[in-house]
Amino acid sequence: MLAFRLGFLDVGWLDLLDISLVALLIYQIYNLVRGSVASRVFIGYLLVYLAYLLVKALGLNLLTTILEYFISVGALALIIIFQQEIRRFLLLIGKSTNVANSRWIRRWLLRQPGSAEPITPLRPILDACKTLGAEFAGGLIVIRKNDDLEKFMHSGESIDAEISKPLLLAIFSQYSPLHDGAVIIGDGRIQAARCILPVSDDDELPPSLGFRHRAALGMSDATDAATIAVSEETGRLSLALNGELFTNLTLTELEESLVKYLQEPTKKAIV
Ligand SMILES: Nc1ncnc2c1ncn2[C@@H]1O[C@H](COP(=O)(O)OP(=O)(O)OP(=O)(O)O)[C@@H](O)[C@H]1O
Repeated sequence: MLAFRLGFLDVGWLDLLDISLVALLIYQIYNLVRGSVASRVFIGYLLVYLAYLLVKALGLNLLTTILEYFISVGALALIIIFQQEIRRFLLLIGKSTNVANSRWIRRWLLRQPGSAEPITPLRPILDACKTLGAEFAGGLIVIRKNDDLEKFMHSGESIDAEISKPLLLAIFSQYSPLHDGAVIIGDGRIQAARCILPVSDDDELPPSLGFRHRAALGMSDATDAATIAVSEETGRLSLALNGELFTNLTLTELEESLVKYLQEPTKKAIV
């Protein structure tokens, strides 16, 4: 079915749908790689592909063949370069279709009738962050939302303790053997400490933010958990959610963002 004619080109409704879907796909891929080194590779590859289409349309056969080879080898190279982004893309699809992540379905399937999912108390966490910031002690706290954090918990020491301010302060005390790495909190308990989180390679992060903040951002790229970073250098509070790092927050802002984020249903990761 013809939608309109563009010079000698007949554009049908299906072509319009096709073009819109490709544009959406390219936009989503760009969103996934935005800010990382891979985004430059992606733009470079896209430009080479456009050049290929152009030389092909102009009938420059030798150049077309060379670019064809380049693109087919490049596709393989892209899979290697974009490993992390492809993983994120698949996670994103998994997240938006994962019925097991639905809070009420999980409760319905996994829990005994009548038993409610434990709510994570935020007050002791916020109080601990306030003290860690004031004392320039530094801290990294992951609060689970829906995604399974088992893999990250295994990188550290399993704890399973009630959430309390003194315990969090003890963990992050410089004399504690558990102070390095992140604490993971889930299902209303401190579940693990000294955990290693994935580090973000976002090259738009200010150089003043080091690996603690990169780890918070990396964790929010990989999962839907909320991660608080308390800077040892400045005492400032930051929060990473859905691939975004909010820095220099007041305690009230931190609390409001956490409450809002943990209560709202998981949406598509904005990366
Ligand atoms: N991948 C990681 N996973 C878990 N914890 C990490 C990771 N990377 C760094 N950390 C923690 O962050 C601490 C500080 O790292 P770094 O000084 O590079 O961070 P920063 O962002 O500059 O934070 P600060 O402002 O506190 O110095 C490390 O000692 C370690 O405990």
